[in-house]
Amino acid sequence: MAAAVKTSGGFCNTQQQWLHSTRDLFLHGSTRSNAKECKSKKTKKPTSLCVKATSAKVELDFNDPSWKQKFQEDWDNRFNLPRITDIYDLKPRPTTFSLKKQRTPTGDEDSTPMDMWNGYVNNDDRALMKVIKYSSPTSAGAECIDPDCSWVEQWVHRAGPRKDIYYEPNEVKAAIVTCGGLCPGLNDVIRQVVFTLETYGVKNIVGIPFGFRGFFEKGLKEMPLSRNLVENINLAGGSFLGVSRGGPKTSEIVDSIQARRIDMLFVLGGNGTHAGANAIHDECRKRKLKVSVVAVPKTIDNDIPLMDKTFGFDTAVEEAQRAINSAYIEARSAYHGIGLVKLMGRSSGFIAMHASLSSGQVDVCLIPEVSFALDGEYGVLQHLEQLIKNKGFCVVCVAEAAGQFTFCFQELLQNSGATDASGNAILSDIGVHMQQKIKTHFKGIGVHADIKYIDPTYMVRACRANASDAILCTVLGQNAVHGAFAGFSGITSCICNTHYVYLPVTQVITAPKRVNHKGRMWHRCLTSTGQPDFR
Ligand SMILES: Nc1ncnc2c1ncn2[C@@H]1O[C@H](COP(=O)(O)OP(=O)(O)OP(=O)(O)O)[C@@H](O)[C@H]1O
Ligand SMILES: O=P(O)(O)OC[C@H]1O[C@](O)(CO)[C@@H](O)[C@@H]1O
Ligand SMILES: [Mg+2]
Repeated sequence: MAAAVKTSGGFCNTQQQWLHSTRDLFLHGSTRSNAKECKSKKTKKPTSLCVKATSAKVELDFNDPSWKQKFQEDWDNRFNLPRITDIYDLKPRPTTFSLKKQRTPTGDEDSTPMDMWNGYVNNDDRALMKVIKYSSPTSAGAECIDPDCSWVEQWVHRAGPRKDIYYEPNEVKAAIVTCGGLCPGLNDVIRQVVFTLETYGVKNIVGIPFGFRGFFEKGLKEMPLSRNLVENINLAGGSFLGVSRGGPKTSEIVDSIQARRIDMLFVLGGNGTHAGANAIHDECRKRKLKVSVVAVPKTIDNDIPLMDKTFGFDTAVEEAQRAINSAYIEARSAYHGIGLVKLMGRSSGFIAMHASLSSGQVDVCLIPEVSFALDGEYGVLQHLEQLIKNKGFCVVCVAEAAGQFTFCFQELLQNSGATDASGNAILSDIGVHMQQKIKTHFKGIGVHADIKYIDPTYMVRACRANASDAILCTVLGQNAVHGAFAGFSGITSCICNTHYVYLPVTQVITAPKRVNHKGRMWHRCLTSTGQPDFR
C-alpha cells in the first residue's frame, strides 16, 4: 500500500494545509509546499506563514518489509545536525568548558578541564521524540506513521556540552540578536548565553541592536556584552538589545557578519526568525564561512512545531489568565454580565486554550483551529443567551486569529491583505467584532447585557519571565552556546518530550504548529468550558 494515508487529527477533509503531527511532517512533506491555499484571499500572494517544506518526502510502501528502516533512515537524515565540519576541514580541541575548575594558588580560576569529570554529552546521545504508542489511528490525538500505528521510534540529538570543541574561545567573536515581537525571557536567554560564553573563555561578545535591522541600519552600533553588564537584565521584561520586524536581505546580513568577523551568531526569535536564521546559515555555507548560527525558539504563540513549548509561552498564559480573572469578576458582579477577553496568537490558539484551562472561569473558548458560527441556532450568540438565562453571567475567551486563518472553513472575518514589515498578515479585530455582535444580538432580543471587553494585548508579553520560563530560558541559552562550540550550525536549542535537544532549523520552519482539535488538550478545554459545537 502506498502512503496515501488516512488523516487522523487533521483540520479539514480535503488535503490538509496545516499539518501538525510527526507522521504528517514525514508523509505529507510535499503537500505543505503547495502554497495554493496559503495565499492571501485578497492579494493572492503567499503569506509569510507558508514556508516551503525543505524536508525530503519519501513515499512509503507499508507492504515493503523494510519500510521501517527506510522511514528511520529518512528521519535520521533529516534530523542529522549540520556542522561546520561538513564544509570545513577542522580538528577539534578539548573543551574549555568545565564546572570543576582548578584554582591557582592566587585564587584565580584556571579553565583547564578535569579529565575525570563525567559531565559531557556524547554526540550519539539521543532523546526519543515520541513516547506514546497509539494502538489505533482512532485513539484521541493519535499521531501515527503507518495505518496500524505500529511504529514509534524517532530519535533526536541530545543537547549539552561536548568534550571536543571546534573554536578557540579566545579567538571567538560571538553575537546575539533578538528578532520579532517581544517575549518574556529574552533577557534571561541573552544573560545565559553571555555567562556560558564567558565560562568557555570567550571575551568578545556583542549584542546586535533591534533585531536583524541592527546588521544594516546606519547608526545602530553593536553593544559589547559581559557578565557584569547583563547580570540583572532578567529582572525586567522586554529585550535588553531591542527587537524589530522586517530588515535587510540575507545577503546583506551575511555581508555584515563577515565584515564584523562574527564566528558565532545566536538568534532568538519565532518562526520568521528561524527562517531567517536558516537562510543566514545557508548563505554562510555557500560562502564557506566558519560561522555557527544557533537559534533559540522564542514566541508567546507557542507555534513552532516539534517542541513541547517555546520560551515565553508559560508566562504569557499566566498573564492572560489574570485578564480572564478580571473579566470573570466584572461579569459576575454585573447584571447579565458578559466578560470578553481577546488573547494573542497570530495563527494558533494555544494561549487562549491554555489560559482558559488554567483560569477555569471560561464558558466559551474560540480558537482559529476550530470553526464556529456566531449566528444561528447553534451559534455562539444563542449559547450566550442560554448562559445569561441559566447562570446570569458568562465569560468568553477568543484568540486573535479565531474566525480567520482557518483555510478549510468559512472565515468569519476578511483580512485586508495587509502585512507587517516581516510579511505577516495583519489580522482583523475579532474582539471588537464580537463585542459589537453580542451587543446587537442582546439588544435585538430585548435582553439587557452588560459587556466588558478586555484586550490585554502587549501586557501578556511585555513582562518578565515566570519561574518555569526562566528555567527553560536558562537551559536553552546555555545549550545554544554548547551547540555552537560543538561545531553545529543551522540548529535550534529546544525542549522535546521534556528533554533538551538540538533540532535542525529546517525541520521546525515547515509550518506553524496549531492546536490539534482532535487532541486531548482541546477536549479537556471543552470539558472545562462545557461549550457545545458551534456549527
Ligand atoms: N522567510 C524568511 N526568510 C528570512 N527572514 C525572515 C523570514 N521570515 C521572517 N524573517 C525575518 O525574521 C525576523 C522576525 O520575523 P517575524 O517578525 O515574523 O517574527 P518571529 O520570529 O516569527 O517572531 P514572533 O513570534 O514574535 O512573530 C524579521 O526581521 C524578518 O525579516
Ligand atoms: O504588534 P506586533 O508587535 O507586530 O506583534 C503582534 C503579534 O506578535 C505575537 O505576539 C507573536 O507572534 C502575536 O501573538 C501577535 O499577533
Ligand atoms: Mg512569527
